[in-house]
Amino acid sequence: MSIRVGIIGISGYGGGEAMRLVAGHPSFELVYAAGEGSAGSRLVDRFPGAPAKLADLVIEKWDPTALPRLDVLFASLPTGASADALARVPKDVKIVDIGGDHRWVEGWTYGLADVWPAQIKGKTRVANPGCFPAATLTALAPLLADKLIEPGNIVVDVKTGVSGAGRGGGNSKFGYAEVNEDLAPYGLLKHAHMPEIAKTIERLSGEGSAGGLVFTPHLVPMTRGILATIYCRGRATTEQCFDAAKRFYGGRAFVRVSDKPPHTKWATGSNFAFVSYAADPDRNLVIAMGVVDNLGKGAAGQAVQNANLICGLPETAGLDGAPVWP
Ligand SMILES: NC(=O)C1=CN([C@@H]2O[C@H](COP(=O)(O)OP(=O)(O)OC[C@H]3O[C@@H](n4cnc5c(N)ncnc54)[C@H](OP(=O)(O)O)[C@@H]3O)[C@@H](O)[C@H]2O)C=CC1
Ligand SMILES: CC(=O)N[C@@H](CCC(=O)OP(=O)(O)O)C(=O)O
Repeated sequence: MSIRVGIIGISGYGGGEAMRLVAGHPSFELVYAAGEGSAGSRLVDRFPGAPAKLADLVIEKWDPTALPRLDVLFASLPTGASADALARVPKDVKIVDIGGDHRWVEGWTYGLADVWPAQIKGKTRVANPGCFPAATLTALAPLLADKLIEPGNIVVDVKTGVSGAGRGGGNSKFGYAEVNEDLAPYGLLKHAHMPEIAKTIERLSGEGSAGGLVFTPHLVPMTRGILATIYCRGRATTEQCFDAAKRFYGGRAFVRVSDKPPHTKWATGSNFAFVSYAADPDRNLVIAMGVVDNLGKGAAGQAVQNANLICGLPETAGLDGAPVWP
């Protein structure tokens, strides 16, 4: 029996990627697509390559009181735009919120799917992690679990592709002429992802405060991909870090522990995360690296993984496609 799925914000980058994954999913059937400005268009009008079975589905004006019968709803709206409306969705519809309104919010489970799948199974309200936290926390989790690094002394330097800003990011600073051949930091000291990264570091370490967290994103001229290079304090060896990661992610489908520093291209179009480590105990230094596709593990890929978990499906259902390379 198919699981009836809806996607709100389907015309955007996160929603469009969710559509692609849902279209190829063995148990999901997309029956509802919604948005704001795109309402009234068919999917094929927004996505000329939309699969034939979905091409004529018309995007509706998002209205939580006028939903068809649904089992799962993916919300991919700008952060700030979903909290009120999602509160009005009937309780029996399971929700995965790709936006930032419900991360570490009461009544919602923080959906860090590769790290704590058991906490997600059976839930009905899941907040997908942000794209930067997806890369950062996946790399840090094994080190924190084994207490190989100090939770209060972590510096995160991340690079992101421009699609992280969304299709509707639309202002000139994301135009081709502005980003091509350019590299710039932004959001220094106050990026919106800092609280969820800090909170999760504290949960994973089980002690202390992540108060010394430094987090700086950089916009780079590529379409997709995130690389987090994370500087930590700890006396672990490189081998201990790899051992911790291989144990932590043993048997997990989507995290690859790489002996080489990871490339963003390795993950493109997939739900994979790649993690790697280098450490010098004499210098009290551990470097952790994490790579994800911001629209894959950073958004729609992890959202489908979370939906699989809450629907009792195999975690990999609909997510076993290889990355696009080169
Ligand atoms: N891009 C990324 O890499 C990631 C994004 N996210 C988060 O996912 C969410 C979506 O991001 P992204 O896809 O990039 O953004 P886009 O700008 O590409 O898309 C935004 C979508 O939201 C819809 N929308 C906007 N306002 C409303 C409204 N009031 N009611 C209904 N629909 C509305 C738009 O619909 P329409 O066109 O019909 O107006 C559009 O489909 C954001 O919260 C973002 O922060 C999370 C992780 C990664
Ligand atoms: C390049 C770029 O602008 N990236 C976005 C990533 C946003 C994201 O992941 O979304 P949430 O709002 O769901 O947390 C940013 O830095 O805000």
